[in-house]
Amino acid sequence: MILEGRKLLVTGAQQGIGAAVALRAAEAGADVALNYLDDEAATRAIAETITGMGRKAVLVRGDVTDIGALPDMVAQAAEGLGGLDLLCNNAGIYPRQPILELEESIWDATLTVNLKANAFLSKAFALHCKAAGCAGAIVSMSSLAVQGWQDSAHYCASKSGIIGLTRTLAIELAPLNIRANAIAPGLIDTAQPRGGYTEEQLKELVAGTLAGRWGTADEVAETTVYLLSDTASFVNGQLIHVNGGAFFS
Ligand SMILES: NC(=O)c1ccc[n+]([C@@H]2O[C@H](COP(=O)([O-])OP(=O)(O)OC[C@H]3O[C@@H](n4cnc5c(N)ncnc54)[C@H](O)[C@@H]3O)[C@@H](O)[C@H]2O)c1
Repeated sequence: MILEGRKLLVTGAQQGIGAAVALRAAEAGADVALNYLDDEAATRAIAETITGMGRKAVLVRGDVTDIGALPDMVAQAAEGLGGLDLLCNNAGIYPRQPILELEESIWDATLTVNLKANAFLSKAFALHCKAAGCAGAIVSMSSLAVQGWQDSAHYCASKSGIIGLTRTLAIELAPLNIRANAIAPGLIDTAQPRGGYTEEQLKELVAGTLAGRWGTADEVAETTVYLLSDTASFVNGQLIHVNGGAFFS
């Protein structure tokens, strides 16, 4: 129960890694605010599982690219849970496109969801913690793709940006007792990495890892909960790879 009494907001919690983080955090004792974009039924089902564990769960509908509304997302989470001291910036998109065909709209959409929203949600969260006088922790999802990845310049740029953002959050928020870390998931078996690949290509990628298999959303959630918890009290400004041993470059 390393998150006993803690209150967490997870973005993109309707499916995949976000859903797994919400559930694992609740198992570890946290109350959870689940941000979702469009699948209320799926998010409600996750919330019901969490309340079944005896924890609080609230749904917070919202598009993280609506930057002006992010302080309200934090306020809704804090009001629903009776406080807020943990944030997981998980929401992300991965539209693959080769650099020679890259459209400005794809670049902008990817950088906005994957990076800009994380910066401004972290700002809103930190302002909340400062006003509430509580210590906190932030975990953001980067990616294995930071090493460079085919047809993914925009995605790699966004996920590399998370590393610099995380280190700077760690520096600037340390006086508020807020830690910030990032996770670089490898090939994790969710909807996201499958788009644009043939089954054969996916098999080759997975075979190229030391584990020789897909990772699970639960395995990423386990590391996320660790970083959010005081067990990781001396871990700050770091990028932790959760990739089963993947060395593609
Ligand atoms: N699965 C992998 O192999 C992998 C690898 C590296 C990094 N990641 C990262 O992990 C995170 C979770 O990915 P996943 O694998 O669970 O993918 P996923 O596609 O299953 O989930 C992405 C989540 O983000 C949400 N989302 C997207 N745009 C949003 C917006 N504008 N506002 C609010 N929510 C929004 C979606 O609704 C969804 O819940 C992402 O940031 C992704 O880039 C995943």
